[in-house]
Amino acid sequence: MAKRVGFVGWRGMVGSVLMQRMQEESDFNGSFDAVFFSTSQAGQKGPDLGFDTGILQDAYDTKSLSSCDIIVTCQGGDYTKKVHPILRKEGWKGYWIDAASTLRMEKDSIIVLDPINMDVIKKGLSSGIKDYIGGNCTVSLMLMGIGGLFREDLVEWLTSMTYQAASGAGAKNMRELVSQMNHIGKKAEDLLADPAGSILELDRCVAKTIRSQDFPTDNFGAPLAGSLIPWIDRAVEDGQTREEWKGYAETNKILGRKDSPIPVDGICVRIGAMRSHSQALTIKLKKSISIKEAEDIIASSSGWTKLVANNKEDTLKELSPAAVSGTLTVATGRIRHLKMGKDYLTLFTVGDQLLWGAAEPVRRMLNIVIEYIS
Ligand SMILES: NC(=O)C1=CN([C@@H]2O[C@H](COP(=O)(O)OP(=O)(O)OC[C@H]3O[C@@H](n4cnc5c(N)ncnc54)[C@H](OP(=O)(O)O)[C@@H]3O)[C@@H](O)[C@H]2O)C=CC1
Ligand SMILES: N[C@@H](CC(=O)OP(=O)(O)O)C(=O)O
Repeated sequence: MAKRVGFVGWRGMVGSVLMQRMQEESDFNGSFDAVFFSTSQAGQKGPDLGFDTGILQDAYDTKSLSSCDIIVTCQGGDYTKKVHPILRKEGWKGYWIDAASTLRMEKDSIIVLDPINMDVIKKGLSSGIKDYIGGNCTVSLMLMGIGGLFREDLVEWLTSMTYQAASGAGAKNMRELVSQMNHIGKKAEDLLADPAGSILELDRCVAKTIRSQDFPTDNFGAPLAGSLIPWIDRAVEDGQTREEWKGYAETNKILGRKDSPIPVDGICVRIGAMRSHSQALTIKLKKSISIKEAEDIIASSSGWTKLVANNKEDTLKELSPAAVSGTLTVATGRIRHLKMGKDYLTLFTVGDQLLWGAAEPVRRMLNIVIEYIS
């Protein structure tokens, strides 16, 4: 009998990317029965995916949810917190595949990024683990960008300085970024029209605009266009933000390194890109390796890792949010030794935050579970 898969959060930003990817990969190929849920639209028509998606079920109806063999949710952490414990308490033994962070650090969950940790996933499946959670976007993209260095056990420690896109903060924030850009453009339009005009006057106009009371900052709480925000998520201990804390915690969990964790830390910064996160990494290697060796290992990180030659032309063409957004490519370039020695590597990596950073690991995990239980 075909397995029953319930989808929650399919119409949100991450969920829509998931649906799009599932259609592109023909995942809705009849190998399972799809049931669609909503927290606010139960009883309405299901999504338009080119087949009969039925009527939306109530995403809080645990009886209906527990009829599923697998639940895939992109609904968010509050939903997970509310529904997952009830389902488990009521005895549901199905597979829970989730994009939210809520269950990531639980003892009985696996953080999924199969091109990097298929061994950990397989072990989890055979030992009966039922909760599979997509990782933090910055962590997943870092591992997709340089995972080979971890696989070869070359990393002594790593520090990341991130340049994170607006999408990581949600759909409203993406809109706010564009609205901020639009606001600046409108205020500066006349000054911009005169190429011989004073650059300092233009600069004063932009500075005044982004500091003004009517500049749209309800979602970010500060200007992002024409500026940046060196703070993501809430404060945790030791002056870190939670986003920075995830670097160490999630990287080591994904890699299955509970007993020999690798120090990972840095500063996470929101910048005015739309949907691709970038990060500059400083890596202390356990031994000196040549740039050629480093490049070969990095290129082998995953089937989606793309090595960008360390020259201006290739960097401008291929190593930016503009180049990779909307694609599964995770580009890694600017690879060189630091002056501190041949055991210090620096590089820059960039990938789409909504694809490998959110929807793609979840999509692939669904296929892995379906294959495992069929
Ligand atoms: N944003 C990101 O980059 C990442 C997010 N995540 C996780 O995924 C979760 C969901 O994030 P995200 O997709 O950004 O959240 P969204 O706010 O885009 O969507 C969440 C839910 O909001 C409801 N909703 C209400 N109004 C609308 C509307 N007009 N359009 C679409 N949906 C609407 C939908 O639920 P309903 O149909 O039930 O009303 C939808 O599933 C996050 O909370 C986080 O846990 C994980 C990694 C990255
Ligand atoms: N916090 C990430 C996005 C995100 O949703 O992360 P997580 O899945 O770890 O909650 C960002 O702002 O870019």
